[in-house]
Amino acid sequence: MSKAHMASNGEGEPGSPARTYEEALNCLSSLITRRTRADGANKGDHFDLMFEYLKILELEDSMSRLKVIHVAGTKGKGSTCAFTESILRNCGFHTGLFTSPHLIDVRERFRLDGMDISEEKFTAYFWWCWDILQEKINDDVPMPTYFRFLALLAFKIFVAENVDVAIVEVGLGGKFDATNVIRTPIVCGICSLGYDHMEILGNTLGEIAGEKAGIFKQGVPAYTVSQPEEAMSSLKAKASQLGISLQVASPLDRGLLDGQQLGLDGEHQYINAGLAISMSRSWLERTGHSEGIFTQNTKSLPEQFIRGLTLSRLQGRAQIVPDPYFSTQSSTLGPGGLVFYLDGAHSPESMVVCASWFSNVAKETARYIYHPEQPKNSSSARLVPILIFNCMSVRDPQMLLAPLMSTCSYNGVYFHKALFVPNQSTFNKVGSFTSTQSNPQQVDLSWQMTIQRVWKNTINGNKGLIDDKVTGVNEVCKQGEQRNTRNFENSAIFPSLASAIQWLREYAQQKRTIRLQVLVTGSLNLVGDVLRLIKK
Ligand SMILES: Nc1ncnc2c1ncn2[C@@H]1O[C@H](COP(=O)(O)OP(=O)(O)OP(=O)(O)O)[C@@H](O)[C@H]1O
Ligand SMILES: [Mg+2]
Ligand SMILES: [Mg+2]
Repeated sequence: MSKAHMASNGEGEPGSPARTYEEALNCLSSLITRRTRADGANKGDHFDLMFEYLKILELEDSMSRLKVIHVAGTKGKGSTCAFTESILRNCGFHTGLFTSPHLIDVRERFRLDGMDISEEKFTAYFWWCWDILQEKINDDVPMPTYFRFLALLAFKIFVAENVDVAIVEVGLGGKFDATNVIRTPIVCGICSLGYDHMEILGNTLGEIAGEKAGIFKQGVPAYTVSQPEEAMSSLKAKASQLGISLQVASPLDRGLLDGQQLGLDGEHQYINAGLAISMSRSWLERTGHSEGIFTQNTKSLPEQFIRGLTLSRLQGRAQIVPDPYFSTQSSTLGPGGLVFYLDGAHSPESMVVCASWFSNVAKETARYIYHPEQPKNSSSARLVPILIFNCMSVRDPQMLLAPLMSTCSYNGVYFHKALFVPNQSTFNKVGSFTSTQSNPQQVDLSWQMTIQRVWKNTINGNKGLIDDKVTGVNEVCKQGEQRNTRNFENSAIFPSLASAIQWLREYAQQKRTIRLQVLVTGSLNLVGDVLRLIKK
């Protein structure tokens, strides 16, 4: 980073905050607005201010030179962006990636060459933007809101770091999203569309699609994946208004991966990977870099693409993390223990995807544990699927739990117990620190009680959803543990995530021959909380 881009490292002006990373996070939190997301805050709400900010930060010209790939959609944006970044990095380019949300640390949103931006760089760029804005704001041009500030910061970082390509995920919607100040992307893409944020984006799939297609630009090719008819015709209409081509990328054929696995797990990732391949290819062609990467054989994937796809990573999406508490004591534990299956799904469609992923990997683990060479009566672990769930109170838990449970039971996986916990950190946490609740007695658990009621009703509505009808994978769980299974209550509310994890650890420790397979889902914040807690 050149000197000019570094913030002064001194104490700052008298009375102004010290220029540290922690202080930057505090200032960032101060931009979080109190209003609820349902009040239409994103409906254009002074969108033009974004152009004022770019002027103030003198980013207008340099922004137009960024070679951006801009991605909107309901589901799969982050994954698609992660694949695209990894592909182009493996093709030899210096990459910048801006995604949302973050799980543990705000720096996860800004990746340079595949790595979270360092604290030093983040701190320097943060204060550079912050100080200039603070100096220039007035009644008509107030400080940007939280996400707008982050988007501006991303542009500053990518310009200053001179990235070859900037891959930018839309925060919410498209047309009025803070990232939509990008006027001349090289290529744009729309991932799978579905119902989410209807309070802001409209009630029909057509309306939602129209909003997302707001990122299309004249002269810029657009790509999407197969969509429900209503959404697709809305995308097509928008594309033809602008006179641009809209191409539908087919899901990646797994046979093209040379027997390797995608870096991100789950069937749906083949859809996201297909889109990432098309957009990367288009970017390479439009920037004049495709030569030497593509051969005549259009049926095969370039080797750089395969490396990129198989090596890409994104936390909290179909992520499997054995509890480090047990892996460090594995010699004493035997085959049991505790494994977390983390997926931040929080819409009905993604619940289905998440549930089929979990059911499949749960079965694979079963095969792995019951290795054919292992005698049947050896110390194999019994697999016990458990659910940890929470969701934001703007969502309908029934719309999430019902598809989750029916997809799992359809695949022969039945939860032994469901644990409902509040999120540990506040909704819009920005930093790496943890804001634990000071006094668990004071925690309001009424929302968790609502979720638990929904859970019970869902079970009562369909007795087949819980594990008293254990089949398939869990048949093995039953043997020898009948009594316990029956005594198990089907759900419990814990005042904190930490207490739920402690309970799980104690349970796994007591019963050395069971392996708890804990699916954590419903909220990305919850997933972030689990990662933060277990990695301590
Ligand atoms: N193509 C897809 N179709 C359906 N569900 C998907 C798809 N891709 C991802 N998901 C689900 O959505 C979750 C979030 O994935 P990802 O972060 O890639 O999407 P996103 O659009 O960035 O989401 P967010 O709205 O949280 O930013 C995943 O954990 C998975 O459950
Ligand atoms: Mg979303
Ligand atoms: Mg995302």
